[in-house]
Amino acid sequence: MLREFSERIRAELPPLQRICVAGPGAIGITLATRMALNGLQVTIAARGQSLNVIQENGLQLTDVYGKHTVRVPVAEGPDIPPQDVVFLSSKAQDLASIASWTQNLIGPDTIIVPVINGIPWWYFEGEAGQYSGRNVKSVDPDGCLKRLLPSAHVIGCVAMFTADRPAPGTARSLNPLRLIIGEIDNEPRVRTEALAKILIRSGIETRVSERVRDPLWTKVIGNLVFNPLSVATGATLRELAGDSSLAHVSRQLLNEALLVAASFGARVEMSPRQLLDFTKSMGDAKTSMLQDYEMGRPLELAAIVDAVLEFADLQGLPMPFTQSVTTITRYRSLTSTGQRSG
Ligand SMILES: NC(=O)C1=CN([C@@H]2O[C@H](COP(=O)(O)OP(=O)(O)OC[C@H]3O[C@@H](n4cnc5c(N)ncnc54)[C@H](OP(=O)(O)O)[C@@H]3O)[C@@H](O)[C@H]2O)C=CC1
Ligand SMILES: CC(C)(CO)C(=O)C(=O)O
Repeated sequence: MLREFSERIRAELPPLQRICVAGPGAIGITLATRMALNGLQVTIAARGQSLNVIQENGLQLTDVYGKHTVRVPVAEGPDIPPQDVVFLSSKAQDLASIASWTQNLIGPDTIIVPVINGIPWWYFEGEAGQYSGRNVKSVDPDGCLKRLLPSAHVIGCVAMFTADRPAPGTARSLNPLRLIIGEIDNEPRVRTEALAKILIRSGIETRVSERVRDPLWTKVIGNLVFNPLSVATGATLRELAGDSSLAHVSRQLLNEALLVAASFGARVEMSPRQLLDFTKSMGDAKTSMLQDYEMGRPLELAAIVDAVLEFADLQGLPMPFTQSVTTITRYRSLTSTGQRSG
């Protein structure tokens, strides 16, 4: 099925002009604003207050290039017609509710790009091996994401920058904007190059990976090591990788995660030293999980940690440090949101 789709795409590559960004949070606003500034027809799929604010004031972004305001159409997801590209930029745990209204947006050639941290629902799609076609139970327990977001349309994506959303419709992103994209069956396709081109022209450094699961594991490992620990400690990225006592804990988590990634054949693209240095270089930014914690929102633990624990279990690998830090993190989150008394 993937091959047929690829051949059709090669024969008649549609210009990637109509872009929908579903979920105008920190990452969604950043990408949408950059693409709108590049003259693409960007439509935002939003809800509630975000929808009203964006309708009224447009999108506001402060990034490495300066301050920008753009006016873009915004609507509730089900009211938006089919698109060439749909970026999904919610938290992993909200993806099922977004996917439930994406059917109108997806035409025969639509590209779906999840810009979402963690192990994705499509991980075992388009890959041979003993787990081929398996559901990732922690993120897609009933297979509904696989049904609603067909893998032939999906391009894998890894976001290598930070952003926050101080108010609805407004984002700040002060590191260089970097994305890595790649076909989930590792087959080169023209559509991926076309997507990279529009992103690069929009000021987003984009690399096409021939093995997108490699950078994906690199990012998942970074998130697994630093995000829960940031909630447990309140520390920034610089502190998590730079403070010697926290860096010691980070290393234990890193060693556990590296073994699991290796057992799935991943070539992690940074050494432990490079990962710690890269994280330190992001400065006093808060992880997205710490931002969620401080705002009393649910944490993205299922995709970032539970899925890796699920994978570790498949290979019989223990992850005791990861389990302990996650237990503390989950406890803090549940007590702070009143779901468990302290
Ligand atoms: N922020 C960061 O620095 C980084 C984040 N990431 C990852 O990128 C992804 C997005 O993160 P981020 O932008 O920070 O997330 P945010 O929480 O800032 O934004 C999530 C967006 O999804 C929207 N949303 C959620 N559920 C629905 C729904 N049912 N219908 C419509 N919209 C919905 C939210 O709506 P509403 O506007 O109503 O809140 C919000 O606009 C996450 O996986 C994150 O881990 C990756 C790299 C860095
Ligand atoms: C900033 C970074 C890279 C930290 O792990 C991230 O992805 C996040 O905050 O979710």
